[in-house]
Amino acid sequence: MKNLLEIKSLNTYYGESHILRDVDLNVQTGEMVCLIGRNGVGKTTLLKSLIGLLRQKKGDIYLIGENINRKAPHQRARKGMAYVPQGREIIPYLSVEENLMLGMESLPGGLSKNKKIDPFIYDLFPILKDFLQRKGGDLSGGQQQQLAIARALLGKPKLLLLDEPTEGIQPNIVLDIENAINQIIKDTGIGVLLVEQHLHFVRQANRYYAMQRGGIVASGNTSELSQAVIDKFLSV
Ligand SMILES: Nc1ncnc2c1ncn2[C@@H]1O[C@H](COP(=O)(O)OP(=O)(O)OP(=O)(O)O)[C@@H](O)[C@H]1O
Repeated sequence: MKNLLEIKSLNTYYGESHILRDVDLNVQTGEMVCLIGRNGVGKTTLLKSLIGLLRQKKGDIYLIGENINRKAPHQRARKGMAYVPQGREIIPYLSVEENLMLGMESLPGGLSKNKKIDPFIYDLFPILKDFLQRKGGDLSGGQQQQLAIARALLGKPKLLLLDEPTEGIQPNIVLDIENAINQIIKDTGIGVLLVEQHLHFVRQANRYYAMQRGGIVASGNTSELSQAVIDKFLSV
């Protein structure tokens, strides 16, 4: 069976700074995989390399068996990769509805062929339906995160990349977000690669990879996540 995502020996630099070092990682269909590690180790750099905002110097990225090293971000999005960045990047002066529409750009035919928002996102995040006409910038941090995830899901991705979706968010919304991610995996069988510090959410994942100084230094099933690994790699 093909891996949904396969990363082989990935090396990424910022100028002269060598950030990612020989990263190997894979994600299967229907699986939630969590990337853990302290601040500044390179987790965001990995997600940006995957979506194509940064170019690796060495190594390979495969999406459903196809090498996507040379694909631009919009091409990776069309092939089924969606990225929810840290800080969410909601467009504050657009309405919730308009922000959601942007997610449909990566569907076949883009926005010109896709004008109707698929209501499944309101089952996942009911608040969005009530707030459709509000400005994105008027939502709370947690609501903006829900909007950002919903926007990504409207592109019908096969692989969802999430960068610290619960950072700075109140606990009840953290649970809503966890439940929604679990639900979407159950309903659609997509794969999720999650960067997360919140232990409760990390435990929802099937497997973890731990990063230190840009390299993967431990990995395994989250059911076997030891206190030593938690103490070492999560800043809780
Ligand atoms: N635009 C940039 N130019 C140069 N160096 C950068 C840039 N962005 C990040 N770095 C450096 O790359 C390293 C990895 O950063 P990265 O943001 O990937 O870490 P992270 O694990 O995601 O941390 P955090 O949890 O704080 O987001 C850090 O040492 C950081 O200082």
